[in-house]
Amino acid sequence: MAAAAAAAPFSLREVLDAFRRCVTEQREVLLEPYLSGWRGLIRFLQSLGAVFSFISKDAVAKVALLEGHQQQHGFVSLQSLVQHELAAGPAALRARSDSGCRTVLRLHRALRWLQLFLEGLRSGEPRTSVLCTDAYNASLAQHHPWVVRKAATVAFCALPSRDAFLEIMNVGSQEEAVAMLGEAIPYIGDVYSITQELFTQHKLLDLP
Ligand SMILES: CCCCCCCCCCCCC/C=C/[C@@H](O)[C@H](COP(=O)(O)O)NC(=O)CCCCCCCCCCCCCCC
Repeated sequence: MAAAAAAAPFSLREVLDAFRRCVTEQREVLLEPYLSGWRGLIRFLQSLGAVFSFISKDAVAKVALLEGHQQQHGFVSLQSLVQHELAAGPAALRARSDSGCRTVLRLHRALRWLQLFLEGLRSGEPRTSVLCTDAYNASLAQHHPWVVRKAATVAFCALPSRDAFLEIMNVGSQEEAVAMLGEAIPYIGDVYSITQELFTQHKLLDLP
């Protein structure tokens, strides 16, 4: 029985559900479900094939760095991580290449990509590569050098079609998958806007 449970097929529902569990009543973003959501997204990305491994490798490294910080300092929320790192002073924070803040910022920008991409999938546009490129250009692309933008755009051409995509999400019928997206997107948007506000408030949106 345990083996059957362990082999339960991967569903994107639980992954996106993690982002719902992130936001507390005090509008804090909890790190544990945040990182758990990212781990699930990375697994999904890895299942799409080796063309995307340069992207998943970067995401894996960033999640691992944040897990390390979380374990070392016992941070519960994004807010406590930011407070802790800011205490050393803004200049010290900017000088670090391994800070939690600059790493969260990268994932935060990628979360905007995810929000836009999922909205596109939900809208019914069949060409996922177009959806993905549009979402990317409106979010992450402006922070990436030419060579990364080029590699990303080439990889997007290998994306499965919308129908196949909705299927591998493993949420049920197409209608169920679209309904699930409709439920999940606002939670992702919530995590995004709280983080955006936090980083704006502390002038961290351009951390190198
Ligand atoms: C479904 C297709 C997935 C396409 C993913 C779209 C995002 C494209 C990102 C391209 C990043 C290329 C890799 C390199 C990144 C870094 O240079 C760059 C800067 O980092 P640095 O300042 O430390 O140097 N890193 C980043 O901007 C962080 C990128 C993190 C990308 C995570 C993407 C996870 C995607 C999860 C897909 C799940 C799809 C589910 C949809 C139903």
